[in-house]
Formats: sequence, C-alpha cells, structure tokens
Amino acid sequence: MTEITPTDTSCGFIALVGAPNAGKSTLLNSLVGTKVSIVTHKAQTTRSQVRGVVTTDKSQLVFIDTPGIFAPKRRLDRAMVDSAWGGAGDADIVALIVDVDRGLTPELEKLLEGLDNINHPRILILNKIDTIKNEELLKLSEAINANLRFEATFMISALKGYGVSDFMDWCIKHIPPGPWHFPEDHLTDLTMAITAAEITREKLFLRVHDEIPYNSTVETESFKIQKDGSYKIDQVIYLSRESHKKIVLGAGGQTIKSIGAESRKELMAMYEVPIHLFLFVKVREKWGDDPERYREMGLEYPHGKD
Ligand SMILES: Nc1nc2c(ncn2[C@@H]2O[C@H](COP(=O)(O)OP(=O)(O)OP(=O)(O)O)[C@@H](O)[C@H]2O)c(=O)[nH]1
Repeated sequence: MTEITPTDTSCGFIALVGAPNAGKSTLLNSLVGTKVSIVTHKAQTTRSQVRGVVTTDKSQLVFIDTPGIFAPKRRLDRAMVDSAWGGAGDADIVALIVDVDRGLTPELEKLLEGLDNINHPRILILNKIDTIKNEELLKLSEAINANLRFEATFMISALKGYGVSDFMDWCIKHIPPGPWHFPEDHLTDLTMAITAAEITREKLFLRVHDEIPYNSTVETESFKIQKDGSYKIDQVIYLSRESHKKIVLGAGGQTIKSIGAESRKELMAMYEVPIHLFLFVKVREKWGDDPERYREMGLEYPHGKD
C-alpha cells in the first residue's frame, strides 16, 4: 500500500441546498452509494445537517445535506432554515438543487437572491430530469442562469443516478488541497443512535399523514451493544397533541407495531446484527419550544418569540 502524505490530498465541503423536496437527500445517498440521509415524498424531511463522505484515491468530498429552505413559520422551521444557510456559509462549494418539475417558482427566486450573498463557488444542479422534456429543461437552465451566475450546471436524476458522477468529478477537480477530515472508511458523521432515530422517523413519516409528521420527533434514549452482539435500542416518539397519540398507536397498537417492524428490518439490514427495538410514545405539547429537543436534533435553538 502506498502512503499518502497530507500534501498529496485534497478535501472539500460541498453543501447541497435547495427547496424542500428538491431531492437533496436522494442525491447525498446516491453520491455516497448508501443510505445516510432519510428520504420521503414529504417536504421538510431533513431537519439538520447530515454529512456524507466520499473518499477516492487522493480526495475526500464531504457533502452536507441541509434542510430545505422555505419561508419559516414556526420555531422549528426557523432552526431548520438557519441550519441550511449555515451549511451553505461554511462550505467550499455550494450546490443548489432544483426540482425541474417545479421550475422557477417564487420560492426558488428567493433562494437565488439569498445565494447571491454567498461568496463560495456556486453550482446549479437541475434534478429530476426524468420528469420533463429536454426543451423545457434547457429553457429552465437558461432562466435560472440568467438570474444568478453559476460556475457550472449539471442536469441529473438523483433517483436514477444519471449525471451524478459528472457532478462528483467536478467537485474532485475544484476542492482545495489539504488533509482529510474523516478516516477514509467513514461514510457519515451521524452516530448510530441518531441514524437509528432517523430511520424510525422516516417510517413514521411514511406511515402517518396530515400534520403528524411535522409535529413529531424521534429520539434514541438508549443504544446498547449487548454481549451476544445484538443491539438493544429504546426510542421515544414525541408528539405535540394527545389526539395524535391514538393515530400513531393505531387500533390495538397496530400502527406503532408496524413502524417498529419496518425500522427494525432496515436497521438489521444496515448493521447486520439482531436488533431489539422498543418504541415509546410521549405527548409533549410544547416540544417545539424545548431547547433540549433541538440539541438532540443537532439544531441551534432559535431564541425569541415563536
Ligand atoms: N422522479 C424523481 N424523483 C426524485 C428524484 N430525486 C428525488 N426524488 C424524489 O423526491 C422526493 C423528495 O426527495 P428527498 O431526497 O427527500 O428531497 P429533499 O430535498 O432532501 O427534501 P427535504 O428533506 O424536504 O429538504 C422523494 O420522493 C424522492 O424519491 C429524481 O431524480 N427523480
């Protein structure tokens, strides 16, 4: 094996920013080659920054999946949007992900204005190209580039993997020289406890509807590696309304049982060990105003009135 000295290596942070549901987490997973960030069809799934690491011969790319940027209403929204802009501000390269099916919306125009103040190289990623015709795609690319200057534009489908490696190659060429931030076998900075909570949150989001996902959070209270190699995981689902509890539990506890079963199945496949997962449901009307819940999510608590 050849030794790599720090002067040979390059390392860069690339923030993936965009409106909710643009496909940032799907892109992160496609870049890393495994699931590190949860994905649902619902907007505002990602709540804090999730880093995914790709290490090639001499380069380390740290992609930062950020919460979607939208007009915040609640305290949690503000924390999520602040976290997304924080991710953009700290990165070496900022990649704006656009859902081409939605096009140049007023929400996207606002985002372009915000990105104008960011002093790092910006690139445009037109995602979901599997959903529209080529002529429309070219028109959209021109319209967005006329609004704001980008160093490069990529047309991709994160879901199908089209164009993802071109984007990665561009990043490898444009990151600064420097030592790696993570060991070369690291894929993410999330702990197993947080990953496990995120997987359960994804199953909850997919299973229950309406306003419940936005008013719930999942925390791992204890994560123990047992003598036999299995993992014992206790998690709490926090809800903000008593009326939601009945829905999350379901008749005879069926709903929570199936959320637990889905989560356990995925965690077993991920860690390749037996998993004992115990889910508890707690109603905390004001969890959205509790700084401890934000810390658990990896978010700064935004002070001031909600
Ligand atoms: N057709 C199509 N769908 C995609 C593509 N990329 C992502 N999606 C879908 O878009 C939805 C949102 O994807 P996410 O990756 O969760 O989007 P996000 O930007 O991380 O969303 P937030 O967490 O809300 O910020 C999911 O249903 C994905 O399967 C794509 O290239 N083509």
